[in-house]
Amino acid sequence: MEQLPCGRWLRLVSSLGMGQRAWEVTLDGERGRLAWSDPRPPRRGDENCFVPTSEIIAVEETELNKKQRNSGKWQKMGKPHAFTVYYVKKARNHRWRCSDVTFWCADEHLCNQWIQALKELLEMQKSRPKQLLVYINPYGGKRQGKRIYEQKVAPLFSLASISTDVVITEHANHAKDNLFEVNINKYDGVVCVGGDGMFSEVMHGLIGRMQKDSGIDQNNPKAPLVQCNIRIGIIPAGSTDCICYSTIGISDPVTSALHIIVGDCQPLDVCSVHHNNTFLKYCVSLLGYGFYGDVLKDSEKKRWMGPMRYDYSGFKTFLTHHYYEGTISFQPAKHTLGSPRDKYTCRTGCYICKKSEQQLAQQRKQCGLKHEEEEEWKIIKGKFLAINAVNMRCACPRSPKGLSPAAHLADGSADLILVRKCSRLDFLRYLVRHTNQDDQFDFSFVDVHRVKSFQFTSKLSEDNESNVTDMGKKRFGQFCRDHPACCCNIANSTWNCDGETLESSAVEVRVHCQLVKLFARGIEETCKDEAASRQSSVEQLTVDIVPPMGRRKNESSRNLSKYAF
Ligand SMILES: CCCCCCCCCCCCC/C=C/[C@@H](O)[C@H](CO)NC(=O)CCCCCCCCCCCCCCC
Ligand SMILES: Nc1ncnc2c1ncn2[C@@H]1O[C@H](COP(=O)(O)OP(=O)(O)OP(=O)(O)O)[C@@H](O)[C@H]1O
Ligand SMILES: [Ca+2]
Repeated sequence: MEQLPCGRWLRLVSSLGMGQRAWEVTLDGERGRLAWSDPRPPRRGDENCFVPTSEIIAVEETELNKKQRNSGKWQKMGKPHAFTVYYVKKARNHRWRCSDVTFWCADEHLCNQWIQALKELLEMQKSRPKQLLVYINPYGGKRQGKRIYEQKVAPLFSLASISTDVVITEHANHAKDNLFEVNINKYDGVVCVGGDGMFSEVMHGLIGRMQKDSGIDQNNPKAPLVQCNIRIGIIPAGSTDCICYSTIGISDPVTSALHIIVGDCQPLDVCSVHHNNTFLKYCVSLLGYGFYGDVLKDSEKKRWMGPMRYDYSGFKTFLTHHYYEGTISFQPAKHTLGSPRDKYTCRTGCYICKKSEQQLAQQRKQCGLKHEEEEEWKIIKGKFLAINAVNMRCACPRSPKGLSPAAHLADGSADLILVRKCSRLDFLRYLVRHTNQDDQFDFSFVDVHRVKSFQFTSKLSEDNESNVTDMGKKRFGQFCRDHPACCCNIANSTWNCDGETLESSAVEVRVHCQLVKLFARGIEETCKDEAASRQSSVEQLTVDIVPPMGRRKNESSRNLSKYAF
């Protein structure tokens, strides 16, 4: 056993029992891992297991159960001393589970030494939260938020010694308003149990509070906003859960809880949306006009249907096939290395996000925000079925690769997708590509641009502004009377902003690089499903050498566990 001058354990190696066998167990502080292996000469198929200390959830002294105590081995040995290590086990499709392993030994002092060393290592993980503020929306998604939290999440938080203050919301904006009042410095993070709308509420509360405390006027679209350093955790219990799915890779409450416990941190870009120098909303996933705005508006009347409301309203909106005329002007995101048609996608520790952050900081230091205003604006006029600005890929179980598969979580840009007027059949082909592997931008009627800011004005508001006295226009019905079948819509659509509707159709949007932080790590690279199923956090390293004499060739390590030592 070795100890660093600071008192940190560098390496602890012992022979400990697990089940009915002795294992060589190593706690390697330097490499940051706990490993256990069979000390006998290795044979084909033998397994060495390890878990990174950053993915250990807790360690506890354990009483061996009656069955274990009564087995022949224990009786000879007197009272064994045991401890259990709880750790993250990675399963298929980015799913995480809490697994455990129990080690025992006859020496009480040795057992305590192990518990103490592991606890010290856990204490050293400074990014882990100790105190969380939790908001539960009991009405999100299938109305399971409270049950999900109590049954799946709270026991894990308590295992990891995380204290919580839990607020069950009583009305919309409860969490947001509450965040302006609480002593926020008391907490290491805020957790929302619900869907994208609930996340949006918490994010608005935190960003708003931060700007208020720093004297920043949110109504000024050009104000440089102050970053929020308090992380947000999302326990998915909503209808789409796109933000959770796009930042973790799955909507699964246990996986999310484990990312919170290990103290992951993923910065996230946020769009600010203004109209006439008035702040409207922030947005992190989809800001959509036309199709997705209309789906949302219709679905709000059908909340009682739960998550199914989106399929119902989606089908209905698809049939109406309305398009909208307007002008988009945007500033291309020149600072970023990526492009929306890249094959490379944003992953844990993404190089492009890191580079973009540095580039933006450098540019701002050199030229300030004024320079950004003078940068080139591109203008596109047209008739659009959908205008979608996405800050992240916007993946969800309905669309696993998302609306823009190569969008980045934290590169200071958004992908602006313009779907021009086309036939119903073409639009259906476009929608279907959200659900399969084909390229949804490979259509003549779809354009995609990576932008750092954009503005939109509908033709209707332009006409009204330029000729407000033209009362003739106001007498016009909602849809074009002369051409009932043409699907042109002289009414405005509404913006779908992270699942909330916006009042104004004319908007001014700016991307704020890495304005908030989540308890997440982006999508991990392990992705081939078959490979992922074989790999777990406790990695199984197969030792591939010729078996020693006297051992059966096909003897697996699992069979060996039957052997007493
Ligand atoms: C033929 C199948 C085509 C399926 C196409 C599926 C595309 C799904 C794309 C989902 C994109 C989600 C973006 C995230 C937005 C969130 O910030 C927001 C708040 O949670 N959710 C929604 O607005 C909720 C938006 C939900 C939209 C669902 C749209 C469903 C369209 C169905 C069209 C059916 C046409 C069938 C014709 C025979
Ligand atoms: N107690 C409450 N009663 C009514 N509404 C609430 C309450 N608490 C929160 N809300 C509001 O409910 C809205 C929707 O909630 P949430 O996002 O959790 O579920 P969802 O809309 O089903 O899921 P998704 O946003 O993923 O589609 C949020 O915008 C939030 O402001
Ligand atoms: Ca982005």
